Amino acid sequence: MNSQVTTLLHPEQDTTETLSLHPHIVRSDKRWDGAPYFLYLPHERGDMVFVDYSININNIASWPLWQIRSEDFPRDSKAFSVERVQGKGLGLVANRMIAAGELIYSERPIYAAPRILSCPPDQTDANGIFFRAAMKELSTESRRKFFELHNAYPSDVDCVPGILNTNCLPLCIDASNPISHVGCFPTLSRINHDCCPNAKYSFNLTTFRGEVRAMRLIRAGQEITITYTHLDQPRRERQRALSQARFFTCACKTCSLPLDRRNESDARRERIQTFKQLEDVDFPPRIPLDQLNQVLASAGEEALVEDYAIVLLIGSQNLTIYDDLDIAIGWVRKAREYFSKFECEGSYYLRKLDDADRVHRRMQGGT
Ligand SMILES: C[S@@+](CC[C@H](N)C(=O)[O-])C[C@H]1O[C@@H](n2cnc3c(N)ncnc32)[C@H](O)[C@@H]1O
Repeated sequence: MNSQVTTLLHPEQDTTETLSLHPHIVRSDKRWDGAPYFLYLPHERGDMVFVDYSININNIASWPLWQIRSEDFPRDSKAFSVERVQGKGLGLVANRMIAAGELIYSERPIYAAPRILSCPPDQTDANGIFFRAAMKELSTESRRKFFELHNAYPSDVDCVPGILNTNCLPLCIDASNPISHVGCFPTLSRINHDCCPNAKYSFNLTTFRGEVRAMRLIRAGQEITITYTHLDQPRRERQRALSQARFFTCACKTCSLPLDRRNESDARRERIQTFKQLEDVDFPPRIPLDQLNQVLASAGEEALVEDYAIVLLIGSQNLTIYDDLDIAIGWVRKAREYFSKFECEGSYYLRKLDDADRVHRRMQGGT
């Protein structure tokens, strides 16, 4: 464990001020009115810190969901173990067969915050003062789990922001902006990236838990993987995104394909990417059914389950506009089968599919 767990802040760096103990709220910087606040949850234990601005913090503290105790959730199914994985450090490996759609694990974050935070200029990523202050009042167990997480950041970044940035996953707290917040999890943050992942991470705001579900059958001994980036980009762009934001070179099977197969894979992903740009276009051009099927086949050949479902949804929109209603209805039904396996109820795409259903019923003369 990192020795800095016990030396989080030197006294002269401590700018915090405790505002209340029930709920446990700490102002990060008593010198500045606009400074963010630290809220420790659940109220009696402080397993997690929620960082936010004063305008939101009392509202967040009063959310009824904090009354749901961890014990009220199904126990760990032991579907996986955390093990060393060749070339990737630790990762999650399936202990048994996991069916497509199965909830593999869910947990609350240790740290939750808006993606963009303002701190005073003397609190930088290099000295980590702000983030160290946030960790100070966490329970000993949460601090231990946090400091055990991997840090991929260079040494000019303090280890606390380094660990946070290495391990953060999006928290969908604001429906209009699914990446407005980020969180860091003791176990879910151990899941490695793959450009052809077999699992999907999502965030359930009703329970305030990150969830990982299998997108396809995972066999015992196989690694459980998610994606950290957009998968409809060619290899060069995926690698660039991962190395710039996450400081590692992806060593997955798709990235390691021989040149000719890699070029074929890139061409398929670019086809999917171009097609996905039609999603929010008001008057898209008509795409003939055989071309729609080609894009779908590309997603199938790349084994990109989520993109396959997205192509079905966007394809159904095109088919609806250009009056292939029966096929459109079939595609929406199929897309829903996929999305409802690996997305939380009320997710962005499930809501879009509800809208599509409503349009189809109206076009068929129903209500
Ligand atoms: C969020 S952590 C995942 C857990 C981490 N492997 C550990 O040991 O705790 C992200 C780090 O895992 C490693 N990693 C994840 N996916 C990888 C991949 N596809 N190829 C190589 N390294 C990977 C990188 O070191 C990356 O910085």
